[in-house]
Amino acid sequence: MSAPKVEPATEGRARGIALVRAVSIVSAADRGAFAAVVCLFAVSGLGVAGLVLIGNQLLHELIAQGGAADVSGRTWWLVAAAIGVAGAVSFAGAAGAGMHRLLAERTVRYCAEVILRLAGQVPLREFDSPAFHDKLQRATRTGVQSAIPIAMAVPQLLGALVGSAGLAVGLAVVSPWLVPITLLASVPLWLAGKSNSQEMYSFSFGNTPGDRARFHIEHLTNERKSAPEVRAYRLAPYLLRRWSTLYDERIEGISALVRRFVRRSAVGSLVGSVVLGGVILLVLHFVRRGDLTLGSAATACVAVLLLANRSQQAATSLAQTMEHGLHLQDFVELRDRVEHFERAGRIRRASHPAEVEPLARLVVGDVSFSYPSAARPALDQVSFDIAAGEVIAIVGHNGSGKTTLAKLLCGLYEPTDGAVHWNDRPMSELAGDGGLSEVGVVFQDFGRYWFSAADNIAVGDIERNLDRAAIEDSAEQAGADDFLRRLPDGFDTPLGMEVEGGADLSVGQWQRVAIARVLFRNASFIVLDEPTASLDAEAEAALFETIEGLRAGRTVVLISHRFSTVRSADRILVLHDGRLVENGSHDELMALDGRYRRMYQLQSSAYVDS
Ligand SMILES: Nc1ncnc2c1ncn2[C@@H]1O[C@H](COP(=O)(O)OP(=O)(O)OP(=O)(O)O)[C@@H](O)[C@H]1O
Repeated sequence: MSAPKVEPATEGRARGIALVRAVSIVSAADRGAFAAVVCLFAVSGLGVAGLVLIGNQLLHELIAQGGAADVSGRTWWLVAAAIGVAGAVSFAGAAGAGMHRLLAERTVRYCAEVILRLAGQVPLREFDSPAFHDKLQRATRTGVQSAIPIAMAVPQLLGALVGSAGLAVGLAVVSPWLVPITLLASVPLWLAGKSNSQEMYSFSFGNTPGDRARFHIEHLTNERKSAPEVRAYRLAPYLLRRWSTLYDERIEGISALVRRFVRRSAVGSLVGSVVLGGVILLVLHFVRRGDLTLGSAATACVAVLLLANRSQQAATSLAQTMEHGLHLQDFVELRDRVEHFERAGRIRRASHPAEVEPLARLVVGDVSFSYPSAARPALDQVSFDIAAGEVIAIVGHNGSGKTTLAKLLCGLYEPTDGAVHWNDRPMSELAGDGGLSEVGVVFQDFGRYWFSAADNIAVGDIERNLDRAAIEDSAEQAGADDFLRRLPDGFDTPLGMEVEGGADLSVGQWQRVAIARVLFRNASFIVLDEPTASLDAEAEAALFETIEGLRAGRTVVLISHRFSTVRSADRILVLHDGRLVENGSHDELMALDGRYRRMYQLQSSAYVDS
């Protein structure tokens, strides 16, 4: 089932909302800096209008004096006022530019933080949906990237509007008729800018999947994790070709847009200039008719040109702000969701204890689960229960649904049908969109954090972060203490070669750190998804001793393809194509002579000399 096609919203109302949205985001990022920048731009805009009016007075004063040697006191006052206002305009411009940088940085931070808060809270199932990734991509790349231009465009727009208003008042004092006609000159450019920004947004929206594919290739080429394979298969030229094709398509699309933009803007500028030429002719006409003095005509011409310039600036800033505001549509939707999650989280915390009771009984009742993009269910009417203290192994071929089941048991996915009950309470109600305090898990693809070795273990229960003795004890139980102590700074050594002074570990050593992490969590229910895949035989045996040692008061679910470790579990569940087909102890399943026995014999025969 393919995801419904999402269309960009660019109609008039959406553009109006986009404008409000852009203003609200910049002001939410830092109200103080926003107010200061707008005031500074307004002072600068009004100052220019003031200069025009002072200039007009000065001109009339000088003409009235007719070149007399003695300059009047009023003239000196006007000169002083002009110097003062010019100084204020220049200070406001410089200070505004400085504050602008701060506001831009705050806006980027605000947008990035919202996205971080969202990505850390959305239910795991969202990450299985391409539509969510498209949205996240647009919100991250375009939304955050738009933050700087928006932080620039919004105060500029408001400043240009105030400046235009001031100049319009100044011009109206000289000749009111000239104001509307001058403002008309900016309309063609505004129309051109509006169409341009609308097209640009639609293009960016439609190109999101292509952009994501391109970023994926950049990631593959730049990441240390994929670097060995890229070299072993000499993939770099191939990846570069794919990347180039994607980028060429983008550039081609943008080139076509730019050609249209230039044509539109040329027509807009031409029409605007003709209108402006008409205004100047009108001024000359007023002078001829004697309606305007020469001094007023000179002031009017300056005011007309300045007003045209400011209003065109306002029109361009308005179009840009709307375009960026449209880009922020996804961002704002995501921000609303963050608020929704945080509100829901507060409600949940208020109505349910954050900590759950230790596990007494876990019941999986008729559970089915389908991934959003998958044609058939990954789990199909699976039912079983687990009593406290049991060690349960889950086996099955690749893709049979083991990891999916593990995520459901941890409360990370909600079943599509059926329910998982933790001590008789629905897991989905308890877990919400996150994990439970009494659940610890090691996934196949566990996290490798660029933190110190100690912090890599402490993330298992971040509330106990400073409990160094417990961290070292967990490392010892997982067989990780020896090699961690031998690192240059012991447990304080950062893990990861990408970090300054960092040390890297082998895959098996990383796996032991991940196991130490779950042991540190000290949960009553532990899920281990392929915890021994990269462990040597000795470490694997040691881990199972640890698991045996952990049994008291703990329940363990172990997913493994290694039957040597599976056989000692209390009970073994066999999954096949998402269905639970066998459930019993090793001896019971061997006696059953079914799928488990065949898999076990296939693996054990590989070790027996023929
Ligand atoms: N995010 C996903 N979106 C769509 N389908 C998925 C997703 N993850 C897994 N699947 C599908 O769900 C089924 C079960 O996958 P799962 O990872 O649970 O299998 P598994 O038994 O853990 O496999 P393995 O032994 O290879 O780890 C597979 O058919 C897989 O293709």
